[in-house]
Amino acid sequence: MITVAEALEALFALVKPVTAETVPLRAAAGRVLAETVTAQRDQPPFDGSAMDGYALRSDQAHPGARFRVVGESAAGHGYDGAAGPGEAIRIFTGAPLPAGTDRVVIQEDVARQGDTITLGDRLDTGTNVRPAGADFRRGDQMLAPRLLSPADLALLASMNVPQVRVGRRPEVALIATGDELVLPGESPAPDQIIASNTYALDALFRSLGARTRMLPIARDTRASLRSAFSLAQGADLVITIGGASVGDHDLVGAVAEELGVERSFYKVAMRPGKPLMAGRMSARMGGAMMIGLPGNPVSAIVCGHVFVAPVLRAMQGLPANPAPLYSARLSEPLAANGTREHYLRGRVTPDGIFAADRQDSSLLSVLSEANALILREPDAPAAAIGDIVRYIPI
Ligand SMILES: Nc1nc2c(c(=O)[nH]1)N[C@H]1C(S)=C(S)[C@@H](COP(=O)(O)OP(=O)(O)OC[C@H]3O[C@@H](n4cnc5c(N)ncnc54)[C@H](O)[C@@H]3O)O[C@H]1N2
Ligand code: MOO
Repeated sequence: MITVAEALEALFALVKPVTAETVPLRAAAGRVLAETVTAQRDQPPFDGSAMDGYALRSDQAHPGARFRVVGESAAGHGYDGAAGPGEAIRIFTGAPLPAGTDRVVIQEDVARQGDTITLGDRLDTGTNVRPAGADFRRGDQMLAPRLLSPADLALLASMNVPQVRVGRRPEVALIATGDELVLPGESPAPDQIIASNTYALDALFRSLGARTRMLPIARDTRASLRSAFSLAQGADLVITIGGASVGDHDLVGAVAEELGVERSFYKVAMRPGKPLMAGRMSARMGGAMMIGLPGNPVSAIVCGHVFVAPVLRAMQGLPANPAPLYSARLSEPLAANGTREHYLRGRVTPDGIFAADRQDSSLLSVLSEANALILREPDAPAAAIGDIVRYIPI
């Protein structure tokens, strides 16, 4: 069995980055910037006021000083003239600072009578001026690749960039396998259960920028699996769920091989998720990358976070990195780990992190309560309250 790190390296070696496409800014949220963007302007484009008040010369701004108000500068309506000695300009937040002024005294610190203002006794010390280019300057860059956050979209808009080049959404085909499975809403026979894993994986992959295709459930026959694989044609990534282990009805590996999947690895030293497999489909079958996830719901979903999420990021052009790890202090002790890397379902709270009591890989109710996968290295010794552990937020 290979380690999780080795499996990730092998997966990254199978990744073919998607091509780029141009999309309007609103469609770029959560996508990966494919081409560096250069600002064509300064922001703000002028020295501007940060407050509502009066613009004047700072060397004249003494407590009790008087000024004549000779004009107004509002956002979108600057003052064309210049302020002379003893003159002030009424100004509002976001308005350009008029020539001849370098400070804004807020209106709370001013008494006004007609066109005359008198500064108060206790003036604030700042200029209340936002210098031109304080946010960004013409020529500043947003570097690709970059996962575009909501704030990034505002920054790009502010740069006057209406559309960007981003990685195409990877197309992911999801194939649930098993004679025991029916879809939610159907009437299961006494020996059947509801196919659930695909719903978590579908949501997870779409949240990572993918487009998903949920294919009909494949039955535990070679013919049914073959037909499912053929429906997956055109996808960038084919994900099977279940049928990956060693039982007589676990046919995914055999059928994949028959269809020309070149296997990269099978089985990873981790818990849950051991019977993971990966490879690439033959050119005849579309050449997609294939990942076979174990059927146990928690195993499939954990592998989605640990393996498929980094793969989808890399496909879209981000660096090939494992899922980011965070640290927290244990609020409950942990037993020593076995020989496989363990991803314990747990909860991180303001008081620390703890693992759920029950860790069987079939328990979706436990996973649903979890917000973290606590990472335990192979053979990690028991850990006490207060020890720091690493986790993947989920
Ligand atoms: N003799 C051995 N038996 C098993 C081993 C082993 O090493 N030796 N490994 C165990 C581990 S670990 C796992 S994980 C499972 C994985 O097996 P498969 O990938 O073949 O999965 P299935 O047998 O098809 O299903 C396992 C379990 O999950 C349920 N399932 C499957 N698909 C779905 C779905 N889409 N939604 C909800 N539930 C699903 C299925 O009904 C089974 O209960 O093998 C162990 N066995
Ligand atoms: O390791 Mo299997 O993947 O649940 O329990």
